[in-house]
Amino acid sequence: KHLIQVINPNTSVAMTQTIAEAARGVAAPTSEIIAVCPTQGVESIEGHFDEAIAAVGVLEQIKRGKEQGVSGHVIACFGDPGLLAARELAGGPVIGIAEAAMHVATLVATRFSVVTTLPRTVIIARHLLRQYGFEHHCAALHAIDLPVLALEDGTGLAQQKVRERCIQAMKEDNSGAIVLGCGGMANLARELTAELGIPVIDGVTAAVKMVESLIALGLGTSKYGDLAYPNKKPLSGCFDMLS
Ligand SMILES: O=C(O)C[C@H]1NC(=O)NC1=O
Repeated sequence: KHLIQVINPNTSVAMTQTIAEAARGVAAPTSEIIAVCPTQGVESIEGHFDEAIAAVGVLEQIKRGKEQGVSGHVIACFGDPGLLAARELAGGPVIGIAEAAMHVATLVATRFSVVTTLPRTVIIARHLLRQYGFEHHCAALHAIDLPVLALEDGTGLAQQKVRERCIQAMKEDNSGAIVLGCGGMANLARELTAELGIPVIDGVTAAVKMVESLIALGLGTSKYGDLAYPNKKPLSGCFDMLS
């Protein structure tokens, strides 16, 4: 079996569980999912400040995954925090859920819309569209204007808002597909795809299948050039854990 580490970069145990269940729901029989979140950090990631904090926790988990012998890693936050730093540390593939969902959307539609949580995080998705080369594929980005952890409050309100916003986006944007912009929405994609009749794509499940594909192709992260293992140097204070 191949161990695949799925990292929820925020410290919400409930959201880690939601993400783990979605990942296990699509994992191949040859894969074993290890779902983790940082031991310290921020309970939800809703901006640049939170992302900087979360990135350190991602790196700590990547290091632990390597020590456990995992074959690949998923960064299960829609900002893909720490993605390139994680790729320097990792030997196996590291896939972020935003890049995974965006890639998949471009394989099934000419244009896609994004539905995420808070308006302030839309700019992060915009930056990723540019970084990954998908700006021209994304028709629009929408926010339900609820905090990330509203998805875990048990009321179902956030889930209803996601559904309404996806329906509205489908009508307004003339997009062939919709990307769900939060790891905590991972369990909504199948039902919304069936109800809306268009691909509604979750990045957690997309990333798990991409990691499996890369493993099957015998491809890990390139260690030539800028993604080579970090130069050895002393790390002081709390960063000693990354040595
Ligand atoms: O950017 C967002 O709204 C979602 C992002 N934040 C988080 O804690 N997990 C995520 O996927």
